[in-house]
Formats: sequence, C-alpha cells, structure tokens
Amino acid sequence: MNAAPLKLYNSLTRSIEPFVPIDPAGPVRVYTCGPTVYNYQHIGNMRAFLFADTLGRVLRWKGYGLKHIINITDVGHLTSDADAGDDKMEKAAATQEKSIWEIAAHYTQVFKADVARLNITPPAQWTVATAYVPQMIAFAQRIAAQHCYELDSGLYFDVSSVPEYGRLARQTTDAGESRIDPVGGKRNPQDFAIWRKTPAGETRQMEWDSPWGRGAPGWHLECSVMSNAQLGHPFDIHTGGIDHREIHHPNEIAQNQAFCGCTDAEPGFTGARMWMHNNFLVDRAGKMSKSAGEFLTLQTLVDRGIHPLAYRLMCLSAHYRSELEFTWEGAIAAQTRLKRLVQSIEKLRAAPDKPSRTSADGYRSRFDEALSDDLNTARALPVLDELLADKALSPADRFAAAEAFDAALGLELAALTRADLRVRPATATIDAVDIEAKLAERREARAAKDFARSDALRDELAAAGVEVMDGDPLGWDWKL
Ligand SMILES: Nc1ncnc2c1ncn2[C@@H]1O[C@H](COP(=O)(O)OP(=O)(O)OP(=O)(O)O)[C@@H](O)[C@H]1O
Ligand SMILES: [Zn+2]
Repeated sequence: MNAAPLKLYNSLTRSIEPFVPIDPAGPVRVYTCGPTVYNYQHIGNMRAFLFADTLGRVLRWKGYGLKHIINITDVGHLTSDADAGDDKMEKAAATQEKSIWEIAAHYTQVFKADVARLNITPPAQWTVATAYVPQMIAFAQRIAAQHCYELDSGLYFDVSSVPEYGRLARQTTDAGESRIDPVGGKRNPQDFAIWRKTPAGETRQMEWDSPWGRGAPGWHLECSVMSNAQLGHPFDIHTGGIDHREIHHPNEIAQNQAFCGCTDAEPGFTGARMWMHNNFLVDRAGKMSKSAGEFLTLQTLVDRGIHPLAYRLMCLSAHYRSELEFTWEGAIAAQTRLKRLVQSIEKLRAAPDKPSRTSADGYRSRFDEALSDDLNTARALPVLDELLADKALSPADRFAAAEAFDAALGLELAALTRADLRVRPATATIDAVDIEAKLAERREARAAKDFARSDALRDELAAAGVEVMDGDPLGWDWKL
C-alpha cells in the first residue's frame, strides 16, 4: 500500500529524481553531517536533524532497511568555512576556560538529549571525528601525491586536480562565497586544507603527528573519511543544511573523487548517489546562526512553554526545502495543532468500538503519495486530520491508521497525553497542580457569571508568570 514511487530532490542535478537504492538487498545508506560541538545547537541546526530523521522514517515507511550515520565534529571546523579563522572547538575552550574534551562532552550530551526530546531516531552510529584521525591520515596519504600540495600552514587540496569541481554548488563566477582566498600561496582560491599544521611555537589542545607535521585534520576531510569508513563509497544519500552545498560538500566530493581515482571509469562519481539539503530556519534577522550571536535552543522553547514535539510539528508543517520562519505565534499555533491531534487520538482510544463503513486505504495512499513526493510532510499532515475526523471509520481503524502514519511523522501521537503538553514556563512561580486548581476555580466563577472573581484569578495567575489563554479553542491551556 506504500506503493507510490519514492522521488527525492537531488541537489546535484537540482531536480526531483526517482529514488533507486544502490544495493536493492541491503539497507539504504545515509550520511548526515553532524553538529560541531562547541556550543549549544540552535533550533535551526535541529531542523537539519529533523529533516534527516524524516528522510530515514520515510525510507522505512517505504519498506527499506536503513543504515544512518551522523558524525560529531569535535575537531577541525574553523570559524569560517572558507578556511580562515580558528578552530571553533579551540576557541570555545579558550573562552570558557575548559578543556576541549570537556566542551565536546558537554555539548554532545546536550545535543543527544535534544535529539531524544525531538524523537529523532538515533543513527546506527554516531561517528566522533577524533576517533578517526588515523583513518584521516591514511586517506590524506593516499591522495596527497596527485591532488595536494604543502604550504607552511598545512596540506592543501588542489581543486583543479578533479573534474568539475564545484558542480554541486554551481559555481560559475568568481563572486561565490567560497572564492574567498585568505591563505597566501594557494594554487586556486577554492583550495582547502585537509591537514592544518600547528604553527611553530604553538601547541594546540588537539593535535596529532602526521607526515605533514603535528596538526589537526580539516573538517571536510573528516566527513569523507567517516562516510567511507562506515558506509563505503558510493553510498545512497548524503544530507546536510543548504549552507553545506556551497563549500563543505563540494570539498567532500573532490576528496572522494581523488580517493577513488575513478572519475574516468565512473563519470559523475561524487561518493554519494544523491545529495539532499534542508533549507534554513530563519527569524526576522535572517538565518538562525550561532556565529551571529543570538539564537534559540530547544530549551528556550521549553522554558517558554512549548513542547519539543510542537517544534517537530512546526518543521513538518513546512516543506524541508522551503525556508521556515520561526515566530512565537507560529510555535504556539503548532502546539495547539499538536494538542488537537493528541486530543483526537485520546478520544478515539476511549470511544466504544463499532464497525467501519469504509476503509482507511484511501487515506493511506494519499498520505503515502505526499511523503513519496520529496517528503512532502506539509501535504501529508492534512490527510491525517481528515482521517481522524472521518466518522465512517471505526475508532479502532482510525487509531490504527494514525499510529501507522505517525511512524513516519515521529510525533509520538499514541504515547503523548494532554498533560505532557502542558509545559510549565520556566518563569512561572506556581506549580502545575496549583495552576490547574486556579483554572478550575476560574471556570466555576465564569460559569456562575462571577466575572470579578474570574478576572482576579486571571490576574493572580498572570502575576505568577502564567497567561491564561481564553482564546484557546481547546480550553485547557495556559502559557507564559
Ligand atoms: N538556520 C539553520 N537552519 C537549518 N539548518 C541549519 C541552520 N544553521 C545551520 N544549519 C545546519 O545545522 C547542521 C549542524 O551545523 P553545525 O553544528 O556545523 O553548525 P554551525 O555551522 O556551527 O552553525 P551556525 O551556522 O549556526 O554557526 C548543518 O547541517 C547546518 O547546515
Ligand atoms: Zn560534513
């Protein structure tokens, strides 16, 4: 029944293509560029992992096995993607007066907790960059003679040594961001360091011996090595945020081509069959970004009374290739939408059963078609709404179909309760039980038309940090 052909947008060709697994018998192999653990991940970063999870869930919905790898970048990512600046990890350690290992451990743990709160399926393996340094050196050694050259600052990849460098980014002019050329002596402006030597007289917290001196691997090298080690090249799908389409992924591709030495025998080889990118989460200031200073974490949302899965639903309500603008109104609307879903499911569970007069197959096909059309979750969600409201279907059949749909959506619809969604704002000076008691008292006052008492209770709650939402059609809510 999940039979619509799966089509996905491939950034390499800038078109929607049928998905054809490389190995029809084995699992689909997917690699996702993971977080750089020098700071908290903001909700924009989490959008990238929600997208990768949706891809994985849809692949499983379509009946495929899945081997998904996400890396943890704990070394090598510079403050500028164009090969300039400090290592983000070294810089964070210096400003926070901690060791890099402490920094990495802390932010990795918080990131994984957010992954769990968003119900993102953990990958088959979290590959940690510093655990792959010997493989990175071996990879670099194999391509060094034909594709690299040494400067004082490191070993550089010569992008003119591979065919069609930058095809993914569609770089046709000198104006592209990646043309920035901050390192003197490069052969081509886009050449990048695959090994950065520690400057003479300095020591870094993270450095290793290599044939090119003590130093650290380049960020681009890391993903080529870890994807190859875990999945083998070529694998099926490589994902990341759309910023990676410009520099990071073209550089991975160049290294993969150099490593396999196969571009004559296999024209078009990039290391992955498809490259997929999610668009940005933006706010009024533009792309949400750590470098820009202010950003929102999942915890910020929770502190303001928004459930993590409401953020997941917010992301699912937009297509992953569209920009998504974050607003608090939007987050509250997503929370209300999630509540409605949970409420419907709770009602179905409690309802006495009776036979269906029709079948849920039509909904299932439409839901499947939407997901199969380049993961169009925005179009799949209304099918779920319609299914839940269809009285010709028995409560049990609606419940079963909704639960099956949720395997692809990951909203935990069958497990969530209304009570879970009452997230107490962090600033509230009153606990959930007292809030409920005051709300009940207020409902009674209103029923008795004692509006003075009702207003007084609302003001008391407001003073304690809780805003009563009279406009909430579900009637059982409060927020910051
Ligand atoms: N605003 C955003 N919306 C969606 N995805 C994003 C956004 N910002 C970054 N990403 C993606 O998040 C993932 C993790 O990125 P990483 O930890 O390397 O972040 P970063 O580049 O340090 O973040 P920032 O750009 O905020 O400084 C990457 O796939 C990246 O493309
Ligand atoms: Zn990467």
